[in-house]
Amino acid sequence: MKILLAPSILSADCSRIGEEIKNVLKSGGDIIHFDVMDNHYVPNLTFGPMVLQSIRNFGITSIIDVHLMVTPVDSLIVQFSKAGADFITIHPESTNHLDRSLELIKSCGCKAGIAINPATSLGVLEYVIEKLDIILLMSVNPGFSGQEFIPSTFKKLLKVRKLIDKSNRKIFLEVDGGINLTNIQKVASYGANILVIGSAIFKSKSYLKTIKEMRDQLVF
Ligand SMILES: O=C(CO)[C@H](O)[C@H](O)COP(=O)(O)O
Repeated sequence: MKILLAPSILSADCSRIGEEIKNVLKSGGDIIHFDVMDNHYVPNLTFGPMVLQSIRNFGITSIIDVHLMVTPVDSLIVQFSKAGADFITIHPESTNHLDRSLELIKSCGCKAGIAINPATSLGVLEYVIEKLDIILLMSVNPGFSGQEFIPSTFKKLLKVRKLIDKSNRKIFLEVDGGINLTNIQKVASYGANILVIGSAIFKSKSYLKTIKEMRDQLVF
């Protein structure tokens, strides 16, 4: 599976979000990571479905990977799928009925993912892995860009890679938070195949140069 770079627009200049997305895709980003925060499940507030719809109307056709950090989550699954999401990932703590919420994502025609926080056990995967298209490992506590990568993620990453391989299913293994030029190679070598990157791209002088330097490190 090709390793996909997923620039997170949480770190972009929101006053010109459409242009930022066009630039980062032109510079080599593969898919767009769209962080939805509600100031309830996480202590920050970001984008709603209207913003996603505007991005689609602006002509962005790439995969949009929506990461819902909200509770309750079900009504927003429906709204974001209608607004143009391709992937929808939810946190197990954000729903009373995880299996039902995953089914809802699929019934909306989107790929379904679970996000695992740094202190969340992997046990939650056992009974739903058959329904998953994406497992997102949070390598920071969700809520903000620009945080340090939490090293215990590596141990978890190896465990999830094994679970996925054993399942014999095509499941993306996504890592989100604190990825930069100094650790990207290690994260990928531990089995991740979607790398979410916010500040290391959007705060750099040249998206093109940064993404190329990142991609050069992903040749195994
Ligand atoms: O979901 C997130 C935080 O909850 C962000 O996507 C993530 O932190 C990316 O930003 P950075 O690469 O700057 O850490």
